[in-house]
Amino acid sequence: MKHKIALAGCGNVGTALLEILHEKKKELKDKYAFEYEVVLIRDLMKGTIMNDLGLDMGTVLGELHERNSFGAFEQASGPLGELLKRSGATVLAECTPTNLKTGEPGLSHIRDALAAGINVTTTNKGPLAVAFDELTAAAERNGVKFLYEGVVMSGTPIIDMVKNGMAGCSVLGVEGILNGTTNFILTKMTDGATYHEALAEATELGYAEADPSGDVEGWDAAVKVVILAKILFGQSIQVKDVARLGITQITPQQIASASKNGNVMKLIAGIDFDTFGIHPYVMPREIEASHPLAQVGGAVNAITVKTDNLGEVTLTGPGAGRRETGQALLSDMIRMSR
Ligand SMILES: NC(=O)C1=CN([C@@H]2O[C@H](COP(=O)(O)OP(=O)(O)OC[C@H]3O[C@@H](n4cnc5c(N)ncnc54)[C@H](OP(=O)(O)O)[C@@H]3O)[C@@H](O)[C@H]2O)C=CC1
Ligand SMILES: N[C@@H](CC=O)C(=O)O
Repeated sequence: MKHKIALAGCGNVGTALLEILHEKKKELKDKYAFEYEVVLIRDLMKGTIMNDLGLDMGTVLGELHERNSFGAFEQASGPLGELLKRSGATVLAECTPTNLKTGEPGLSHIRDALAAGINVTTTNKGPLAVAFDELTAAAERNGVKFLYEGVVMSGTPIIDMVKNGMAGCSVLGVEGILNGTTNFILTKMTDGATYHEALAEATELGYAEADPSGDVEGWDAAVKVVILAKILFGQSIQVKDVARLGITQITPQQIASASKNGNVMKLIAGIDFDTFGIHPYVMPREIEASHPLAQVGGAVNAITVKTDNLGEVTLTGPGAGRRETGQALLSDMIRMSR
């Protein structure tokens, strides 16, 4: 079966997905029997292009790289739900910006796709923050898959690991570094850069959210904690339930003083679990240089999952990045095709 891919949001991550798909077309077919065409791409400024037989991806990528537009491709119009049906899409990759309050525009995109019997993969945390149960139920009702590997630790497969690899374990708590941008900024500041220089570089490298206050004020790590609370503990909590402090109040003097004491400043996210229930948090913390999380620098993330059967399991890998997050969408699509 040939997968007909629709993409909503052709920014850092969406474009990287198209690049990977194009570069690896033959390998995906030979190794995973994964055959595809991209039939629809919708973006806010670039517009919408569609071809139910498959867009010419060499030309689309050429236009994106040279002009950051869809060039001379004929534009299509109409609501996304209607275009998804007209294009014959079998899977929607949803990569519009995260909005933690409304989940939009991703929430409507995902609702439309699931209602039309179309599988969905997303890296967008907003829809999961506001409508996790509704969307998983809609996918089940319509007999389609709804996967979201990229919403926590980008392409590093924490969600697959805890859902599948650790099936049967009871989770007793988690702790780690769940935001790439702030870890990058703190690492750069430790090396002498200013906060603003480091944030500008994180944005340039495609790590930061469209509105980076989501990163530096701890909201992004908090929503990842909310998603993990659901997956690991089956608990529905909201972002406001997470005890949260970001990194904006951390001064270069505090970072220098931590270094002088042989310590490192990190934004630590986690969920403690006791007889009273779960205690989710995102907090900057000065940790000893010998602590395993102290070695995790740049946009890398790490998480330690404490379990009954396995003890502690730690996963480290990219937490942000264009291609790293595009990989999460690809792995979801391959998983769907199996
Ligand atoms: N970058 C990363 O490392 C990671 C990102 N994510 C998540 O993935 C998603 C995408 O991230 P990223 O690619 O970096 O973000 P970008 O801001 O680079 O891309 C988002 C794209 O969506 C477009 N867009 C906005 N509104 C709409 C709409 N209504 N319909 C169609 N397109 C729209 C934007 O257009 P315009 O620019 O014209 O506004 C932009 O091109 C976000 O939700 C983010 O939180 C998750 C993990 C890691
Ligand atoms: N802005 C986020 C991107 C991934 O979720 C981060 O920096 O971690």
